[in-house]
Amino acid sequence: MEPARRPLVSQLWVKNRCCEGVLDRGRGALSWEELQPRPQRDRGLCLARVLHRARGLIGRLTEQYPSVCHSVPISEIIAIEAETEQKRCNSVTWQKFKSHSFKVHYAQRVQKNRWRCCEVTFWCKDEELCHQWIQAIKELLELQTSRPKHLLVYINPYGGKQQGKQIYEQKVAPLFSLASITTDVIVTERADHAKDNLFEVNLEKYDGVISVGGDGMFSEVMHGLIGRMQKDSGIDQNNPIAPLAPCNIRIGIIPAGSTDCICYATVGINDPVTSTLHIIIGDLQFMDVCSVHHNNTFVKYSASLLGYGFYGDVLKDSEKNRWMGPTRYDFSGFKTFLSHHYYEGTVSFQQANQTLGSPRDKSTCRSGCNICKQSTQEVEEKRRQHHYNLEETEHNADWKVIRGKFMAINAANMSCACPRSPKGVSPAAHLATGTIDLILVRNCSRLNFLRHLIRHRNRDDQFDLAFVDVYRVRAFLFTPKHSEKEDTDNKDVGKKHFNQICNGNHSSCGCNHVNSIWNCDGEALDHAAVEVRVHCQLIKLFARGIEEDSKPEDACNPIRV
Ligand SMILES: Nc1ncnc2c1ncn2[C@@H]1O[C@H](COP(=O)(O)OP(=O)(O)OP(=O)(O)O)[C@@H](O)[C@H]1O
Repeated sequence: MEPARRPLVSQLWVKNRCCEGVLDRGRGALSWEELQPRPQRDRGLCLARVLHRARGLIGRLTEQYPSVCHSVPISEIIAIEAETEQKRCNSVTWQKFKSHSFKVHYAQRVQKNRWRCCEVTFWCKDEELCHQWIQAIKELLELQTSRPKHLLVYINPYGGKQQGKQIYEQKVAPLFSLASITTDVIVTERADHAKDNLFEVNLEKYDGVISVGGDGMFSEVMHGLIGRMQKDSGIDQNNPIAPLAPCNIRIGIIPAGSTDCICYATVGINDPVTSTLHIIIGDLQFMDVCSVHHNNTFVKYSASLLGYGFYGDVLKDSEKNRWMGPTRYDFSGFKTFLSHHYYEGTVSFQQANQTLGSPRDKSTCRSGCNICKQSTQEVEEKRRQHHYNLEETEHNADWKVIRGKFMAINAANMSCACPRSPKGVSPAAHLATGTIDLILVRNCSRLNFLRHLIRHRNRDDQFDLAFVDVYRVRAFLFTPKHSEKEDTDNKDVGKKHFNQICNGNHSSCGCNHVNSIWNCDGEALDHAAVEVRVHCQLIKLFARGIEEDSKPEDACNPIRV
C-alpha cells in the first residue's frame, strides 16, 4: 500500500483514557478505542480489550455501560483545531500526557434524524506525532471536494415566529465559521427581494444559496434560481414543454418558518443545526420540480404539493386568518372540512413507467434511494446527449382522461411529510424520479372524507378507499367544468350569503363556489385550469434524504466522549 494510503495508528489520550487512534485513509474514517480500561488496568492489554468489548456489547444491549469503540467518517468531520493553550488539570495522568493536543469537531446523530456538532480532544506526548495527526486529517478534509466554501445567504426576518435572524446568528453562523465557510448575508426587506437579487448576483462566486425561512422563502429562492438559469440559457419559461436548464448550484434550507415541509421531507427533521451540518459536509439531494402553466403562460413552480379542492380551500380561508399564526391551518382545515365542497372538472394525465414504482408501494424514498439513483443516471445520460425532451415523451405517451366531481385533487412531488402528518400526503412519493403522485378524491360523504384525512396520520393506507384513486404521473392537465368567468359571476352573487355552511352542491349554501383554487406549495394560484409537468432533478439541495432508522448511538459509530 502506498504510504499516503496507509492507516495512521498511534496511542492517543482522550480525557484520562489511553486509546488506540486509527486514521484509516482508505476507508475514510477516524476511530479510537480505549486500550486500558480503568477497572481492568493491571490485567494485561488483550484481556482488558476483550472484557471491554464484551461490556460495550452488554452496554449496548442494556444501555447501562458506555461503548468504548468510536468511529467518525471523515466526511462527517466538521473541523480540526490544533489546541494551543495548555489547560490546567488536577489529575496527574492528564498533566503527564496532555502536552500536545488537537480537537476534532464532528457531526453526531443524537436522535432520529437530529444531528449535533460534538467535539473530542486528543492528547499526545510527542509534538511531531500531534502535528502528523493534524496534517493527515486536514489533508483528508481537503479531499472532501463537495463541501461549500462560500455561500450566499438570504434571511427572511419575518418568516414563522420572526426568529430567522436570531436562528442564523446564534445557531448557524458559528458553525459556518468553525468550518471556515465564508458567507454573504442578505436580510430581505420585502417579498421577492431574494428572487430579484438572484437575477442580478454573480452566482459563480458561490457554492450554494441558503434560504433562512419557511417553505414560502424556499419557494422564492427556488424561483429566483430556476428563473435565472433559464434566462442565462435562453429558455422560454412560457413554453410548457421546453426542457428546462437544471440549476447547477445547491440550495440549503435553514428552517425558520411556520411551515418547513421541504426541509422535513428532505432531512427528516426541521432543525436549524441539523440542516447546517448537512450544508457544511456538502450533502447532495436532487429534487424534481413541477412547472405550472395556464394558456401557454408560465404561472409557478412547485416543489412539494399542488392541491385543488380541499387544500386550495384551506389556503384561501387561512389567508384571511393570518393573525392566528400557524394555528390558522387547523382552524381553516376544520372549517373547510365542515363546508364539504366538491368541484367538477376533467383531469388528463400521462402515467409514468412502472419501473419508477407506485404510490401504493410499501417502501418509502430514503437516503440513497435506488429508484432515484437510477433516474439520476438516466437524466445525466439524456442531458449529455441533449435528448432530455419533454416534447418527445409527450407525443409517445398515452393520456388517460377522468371526468368527475372531486373533493380534492392533490399532486405530491414528495411525501409532504411534516410534523402534523408524519406519513405525508403520499408516503411513497420519490424526491427525484421525474414523477408526481396524483391523488383524486372523488365526491364522498363527510364521514368517508374524514376517514381519508385521518389515515394521513395513522398506519392505515389512505388510498385504500373506494372513492380515492392514485396514479404516478409525469404530467397532468386540469380543466374545470365551469369557466373562470362563470365562477367570478357566481362568487359575486355568493358574497351576499357569506358564512353559511355548504352541503356540498352549493345550491343551498349561497357560497356559489363553482371552482376551487390551486394551492401551490402554500401559495394561491389565480387559475383553476392548469397544465403541470414534472422536470426531473431540476434542483439540488444540501441534504441527503431521510436516513433509514438512523440510530443515535451505534457500536462503532460516533459516540459522545
Ligand atoms: N422582508 C420580507 N418582508 C415581507 N415578506 C417577505 C420578506 N422576505 C420574504 N418574504 C416573503 O414571506 C413569505 C413567507 O415566508 P416564509 O416561508 O419564510 O415564512 P412562513 O411563516 O413559513 O410563511 P408561510 O407559512 O405563510 O409561507 C415568502 O413568500 C417570502 O417571499
